[in-house]
Amino acid sequence: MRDTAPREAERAEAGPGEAGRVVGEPARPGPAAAQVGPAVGDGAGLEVTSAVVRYGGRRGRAGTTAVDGVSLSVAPGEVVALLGPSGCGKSSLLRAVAGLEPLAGGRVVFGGDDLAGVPVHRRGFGLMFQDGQLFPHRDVSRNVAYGLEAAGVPRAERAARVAELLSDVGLDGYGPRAVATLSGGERQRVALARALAPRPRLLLLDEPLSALDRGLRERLAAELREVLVATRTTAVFVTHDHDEAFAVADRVAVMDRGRLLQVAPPAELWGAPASRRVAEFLGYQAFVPEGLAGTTGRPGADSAAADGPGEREPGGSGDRLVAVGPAGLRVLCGLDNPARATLPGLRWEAAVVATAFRRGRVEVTVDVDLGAGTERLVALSDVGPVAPGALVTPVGPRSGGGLPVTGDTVTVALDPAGCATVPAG
Ligand SMILES: Nc1ncnc2c1ncn2[C@@H]1O[C@H](COP(=O)(O)OP(=O)(O)OP(=O)(O)O)[C@@H](O)[C@H]1O
Repeated sequence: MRDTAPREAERAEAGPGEAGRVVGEPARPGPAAAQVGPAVGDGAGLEVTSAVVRYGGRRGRAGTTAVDGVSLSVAPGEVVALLGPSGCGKSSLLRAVAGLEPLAGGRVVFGGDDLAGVPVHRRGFGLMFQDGQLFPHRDVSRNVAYGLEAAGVPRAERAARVAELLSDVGLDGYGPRAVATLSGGERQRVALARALAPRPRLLLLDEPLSALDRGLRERLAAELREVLVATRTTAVFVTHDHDEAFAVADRVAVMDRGRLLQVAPPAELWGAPASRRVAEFLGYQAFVPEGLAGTTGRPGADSAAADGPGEREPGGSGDRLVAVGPAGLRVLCGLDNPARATLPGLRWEAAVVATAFRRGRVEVTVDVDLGAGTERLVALSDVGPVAPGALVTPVGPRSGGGLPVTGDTVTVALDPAGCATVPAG
């Protein structure tokens, strides 16, 4: 996708004018925040039905089915993230919606119109890519104005719209700057302003932030959402980063191997992943049979660690798993630790591999067998608040409390607040 993107972006952005839409027409009604659910069947927004995208497969070769029967609705003003591991078909689906890839099956409908046979530049969609794809010979203003020029918008109106967009993306006064003088984040903001300028009826974003460093990505993700909501833009956003998907989207569509596994608002997806695969992809780090985890009763019961390995009581349904999130495993240090009394369920003995102070909390990497063999997991330490200097001379629990150190054996327990349950299998 990236190799051909400049040409594709140009074609797509030239589109709105050719499609006959008047730049400067009023924004579509309805705030994004109020339109979380899909408007299925009412003819508005985007409707993808049973989409199939295939590559190759000529001369007796099987080829690749990149998108395998995906159905997805995006309501007007809604932002949907396509989230999934590399190669799961996110870009292929986006390209099919844009018209850059032919469908081998299914339909793409926008505003009630089937887009079969409608070329990229007549769909009225905007595209934005990973590396911005700015025109190097144009300054910032003329980059943003590109689609407006192509649509024949008068100069004064163009200038007003460009100024408005630069302000929207936090680049007031950047108009005369040469693009070569911009930072990576500034380039992406210009690319966003350019994509939004013709008021596309749908904005398609393919990993727009992934070329940026982590801190900048987090900031720009929040800003991107603000701009999309403020401009009431309907958007589909491709990413492999769940934090980014959660920060930007009203709903997140999780893809794997060409199929859609789950579509839900971020909090719902995080709280109730539909399957182990979805949970794994969201960052849940381990899975324990619900009966074995015992998190549903016996608060404060010190069983496994006290009784030793192999004494756990399997039981309960066995058909659901407790998915242990990044904050779902806790180290219990010190007898006066309040978590010891309040966390329900079993305790396990764990060998400390490393301790790190990260984002204001202590993360302890441990080797532990929660029932599926020894796994290397991250547990949060209850010791705190910790002054950064305390890490210089950490004190292990064997010497009477404090931070665990490499080689310690510690007790860990599940924190239900950081866990979810998923169907087994
Ligand atoms: N032009 C192509 N020709 C042949 N196979 C392709 C082509 N484009 C993509 N594929 C294959 O289709 C599958 C899906 O690719 P796609 O780029 O849609 O995935 P993705 O989820 O966007 O991945 P990434 O996050 O790495 O960009 C992959 O197996 C990929 O190798």
